[in-house]
Amino acid sequence: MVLLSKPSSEQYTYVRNNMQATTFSSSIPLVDLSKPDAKSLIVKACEDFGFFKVINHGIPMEAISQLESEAFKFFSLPLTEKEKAGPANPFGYGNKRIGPNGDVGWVEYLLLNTNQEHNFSLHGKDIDKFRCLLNDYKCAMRNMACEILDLMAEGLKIQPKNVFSKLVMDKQSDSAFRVNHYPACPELAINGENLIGFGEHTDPQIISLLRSNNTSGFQISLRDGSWISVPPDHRSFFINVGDSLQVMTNGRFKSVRHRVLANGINPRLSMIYFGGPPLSEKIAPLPSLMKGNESLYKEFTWFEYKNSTYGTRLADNRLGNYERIAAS
Ligand SMILES: C=C1C[C@]23C[C@H]1CC[C@H]2[C@@]12CCC[C@@](C)(C(=O)O1)[C@H]2[C@@H]3C(=O)O
Ligand SMILES: O=C(O)CCC(=O)C(=O)O
Ligand SMILES: [Fe+2]
Repeated sequence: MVLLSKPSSEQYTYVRNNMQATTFSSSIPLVDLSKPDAKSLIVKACEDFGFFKVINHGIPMEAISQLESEAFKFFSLPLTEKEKAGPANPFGYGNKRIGPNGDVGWVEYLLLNTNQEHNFSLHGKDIDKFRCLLNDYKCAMRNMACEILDLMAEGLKIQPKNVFSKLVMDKQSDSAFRVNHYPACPELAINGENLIGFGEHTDPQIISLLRSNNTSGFQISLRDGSWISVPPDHRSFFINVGDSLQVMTNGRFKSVRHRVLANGINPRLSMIYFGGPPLSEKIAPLPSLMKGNESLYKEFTWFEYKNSTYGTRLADNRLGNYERIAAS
């Protein structure tokens, strides 16, 4: 499959193999959404990792598989066809380049705004089916994001329980959806180095819901800066705490640094829903979580934060600019 230009070390980023990361971690928090202890497990996972895996999520495997197969069909189109849905500035089809500031990865993707019907200028029966499945899936993702956000509020014992979810439920919610395709990269299997598929970063929004096929490559960073590989599981969802939720909890929940390494044998296909607030929303710690403490962050709206993220590189610590340095 020749979709992307061949990797060469000048163009792409490589990371050295690291034994801890290459052995799959069994310590990823697991939350069964059908169990009563879900809310307390979620809070603990968001504090310790900013990340957890969800089972019994209620999204039928059939709906997921259908969308996945249409996505694979889309990515198997000739490049000239796919490019009709691009360039991704920021929404549309993108290939290799991520964001506007020089980041590249072994990836092609569709980045979509959830408030618009997908009017990529492509036509045909398959594309119409893809578009339709995307719209249904986005609705299912919004509902699941809100269910999880309600459990977070309940677990944190804050009222009303929709303090977080109302932002994503809002008609004006600025959420996004991305389908990433990482072609298998055989060159990488030969030299044993790890080619970066999607470079390390935190997601700026409130919460991200990730689902992928059974191909490995996704890694998260622990508090000590080490990387662990997340065993893929095509039946489950993986939840990331975003920067905005870190701020709303005044740092109690941590947004998780994550990245994807290209795979030498199998292509990876992932679909990510990024739940964001309305553009005009002030992102600030909830008073009920401050308990007399001061906010760790300067005030900003989602519009301001989102704009500033587009001036950064993928790996930058974007929240750093908004941290309030305690006067000593
Ligand atoms: C270098 C980039 C690329 C950004 C913006 C900026 C920093 C963070 C990246 C992401 C990461 C999470 C999804 C996304 C859609 C988002 O909101 O922030 C990405 C966006 C893009 O791929 O366009
Ligand atoms: O493709 C993946 O598995 C993760 C990509 C990612 O982190 C992102 O698109 O924000
Ligand atoms: Fe991400």
